[in-house]
Amino acid sequence: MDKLKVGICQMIITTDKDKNLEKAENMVNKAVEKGAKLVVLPEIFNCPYSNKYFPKFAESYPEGRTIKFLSNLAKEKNIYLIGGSIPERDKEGNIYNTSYTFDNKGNILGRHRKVHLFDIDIEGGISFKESDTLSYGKDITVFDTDYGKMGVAICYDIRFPELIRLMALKGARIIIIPAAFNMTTGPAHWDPLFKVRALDNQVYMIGAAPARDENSPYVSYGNSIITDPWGSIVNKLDEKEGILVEDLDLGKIDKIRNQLPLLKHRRTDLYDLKLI
Ligand SMILES: O=C(O)CCC(=O)C(=O)O
Repeated sequence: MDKLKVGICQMIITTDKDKNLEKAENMVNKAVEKGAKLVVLPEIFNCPYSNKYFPKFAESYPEGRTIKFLSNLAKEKNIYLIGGSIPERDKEGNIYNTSYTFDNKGNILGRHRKVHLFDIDIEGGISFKESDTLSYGKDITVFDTDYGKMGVAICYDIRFPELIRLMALKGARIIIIPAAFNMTTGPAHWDPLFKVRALDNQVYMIGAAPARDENSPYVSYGNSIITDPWGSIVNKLDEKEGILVEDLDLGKIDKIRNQLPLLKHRRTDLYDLKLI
């Protein structure tokens, strides 16, 4: 299948889980009405992005309410659903920033626990320390779909070229990043990161962000985006709530890889990248 219509739901996130799930459902429905076959929600879409809320909102697999909600929605709408991410608690009580992906029967295809935690302190700008409440994921997430292999990483993960390259080497042709950049790093780094990761791995990159809410403790940059294997922006949103639906031309991946064989030209006799 050479074409895939994808939908990104850039939603406002509140302190009310019911409202967040209702909003996600409405926006997924609208994306599906526009023909989307794969729909993506933002990072931490059921909970405010704050260490104060992660433990309160955390859910466990398989009984977690949001996890069941996402599975049912994927099945009912007959879509691939990348469920943004949610605070997830394991049996030992550790909490992760986790993205669940479902196929069109509601089965789990992938579970990505954010690998790189966002612990930063920028003078005059943003400070955040996810590791105050969250634990580190340990896996690279790539899975099969009817449209070829895809991978999921979360927000700060995009800054680590080795991770995204390993996903591409594992065969991912579309890499989906539920994310919530902020007003310090978003204007400076968001577009260039999506462009360069797409062009150096010759993949489609999809970034799904929350809409901007100036009253939130963490103000999201928004600007959900799709970049193509040439490194061009296919389309993007502004900061407001909205849905982006676009056709991906999957034939473009091999076309560009054949004309400009970057992955083949790697000098693995000189250097190599391996999964530990
Ligand atoms: O890398 C950035 O600038 C933003 C990352 C972030 O907000 C996150 O990982 O949640």
